[in-house]
Amino acid sequence: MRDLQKEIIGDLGVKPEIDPASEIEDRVQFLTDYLIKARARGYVLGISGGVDSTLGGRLAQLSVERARQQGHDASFVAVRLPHHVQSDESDAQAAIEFISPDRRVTFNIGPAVDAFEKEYGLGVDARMSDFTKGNAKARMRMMAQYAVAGDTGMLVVGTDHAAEAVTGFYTKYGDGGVDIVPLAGLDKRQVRLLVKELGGPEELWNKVPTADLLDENPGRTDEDELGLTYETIDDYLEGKTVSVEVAERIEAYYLRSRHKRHMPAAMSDTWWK
Ligand SMILES: Nc1ncnc2c1ncn2[C@@H]1O[C@H](COP(=O)(O)OP(=O)(O)OC[C@H]2O[C@@H]([n+]3cccc(C(=O)O)c3)[C@H](O)[C@@H]2O)[C@@H](O)[C@H]1O
Ligand SMILES: Nc1ncnc2c1ncn2[C@@H]1O[C@H](COP(=O)(O)OP(=O)(O)OP(=O)(O)O)[C@@H](O)[C@H]1O
Ligand SMILES: [Mg+2]
Repeated sequence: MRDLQKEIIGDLGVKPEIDPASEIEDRVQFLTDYLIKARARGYVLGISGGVDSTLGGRLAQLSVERARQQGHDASFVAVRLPHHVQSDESDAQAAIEFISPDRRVTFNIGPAVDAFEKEYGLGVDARMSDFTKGNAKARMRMMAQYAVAGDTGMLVVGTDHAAEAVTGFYTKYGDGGVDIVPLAGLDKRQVRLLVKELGGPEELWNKVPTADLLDENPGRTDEDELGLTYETIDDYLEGKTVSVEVAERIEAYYLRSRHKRHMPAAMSDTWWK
């Protein structure tokens, strides 16, 4: 195995093989323990219709049910956060159906993002790029989730996992701005496996991943943007041999995105050198 591959696997805590049932149990217990220790009233998570939030949402719901059994006042809020109308709304509804959240709310981020884009145009005297607007959508979703969490004494769940962490494929302080990451250490096929084990519908655990942040290229697949397949990212993370070209591409993403996996750089830090 390549030296950096070994370092990355250790850093992100990926296991080459998992037992889905015990992974689910450990992650639900982690969410329950953390909630009780933090004296929080529950969890909040945006549900997109993708496989990551389907898993994060179901684990969070199971954890608050467990906390309630132990006498704690806890609940889970599933938040729909469409940018106006979402083309795969039916998948989002299927995910919510499967998760069976205590409470569901919808916050259309479209008007807020549009107003933000307009003020940017006036104040900065330039057109905001579609890419930057996409990151603004992710940050608006973060704001919406923190507003719900702040008013209810809850914590915001994140869906970051190893196959996203390794490439830094998330928006800093957008979907990366969260309180707890129960999917950490899983690669993408392991995420799918856990949703399948939990009894989720195949159309969700088998769904093609998309950040779906662009107006000009709706539903663009992650794999198209990354220039890598999750199969190869997962193989790399499980310590398997991938082509040198693929390994170098993954490692370049990893090194470039180090700033996303640390607190903001201070003079005493050395990780960036
Ligand atoms: N060396 C460094 N040290 C400290 N900070 C550094 C830095 N380099 C950039 N930065 C900062 O980071 C910013 C760039 O990071 P960021 O704003 O995140 O933007 P960036 O990484 O350029 O874009 C986010 C990527 O994540 C993808 N994404 C986003 C959201 C969800 C999903 C999904 O899978 O659903 C995917 C999205 O498609 C895009 O490819 C720069 O503007 C700069 O402020
Ligand atoms: N339209 C949306 N509605 C609600 N939440 C969203 C929406 N889009 C993104 N999110 C939130 O941002 C997170 C990051 O998006 P990401 O695309 O990585 O995950 P996903 O959609 O759940 O799964 P996949 O990566 O397979 O598409 C989601 O898990 C979800 O919490
Ligand atoms: Mg998605």
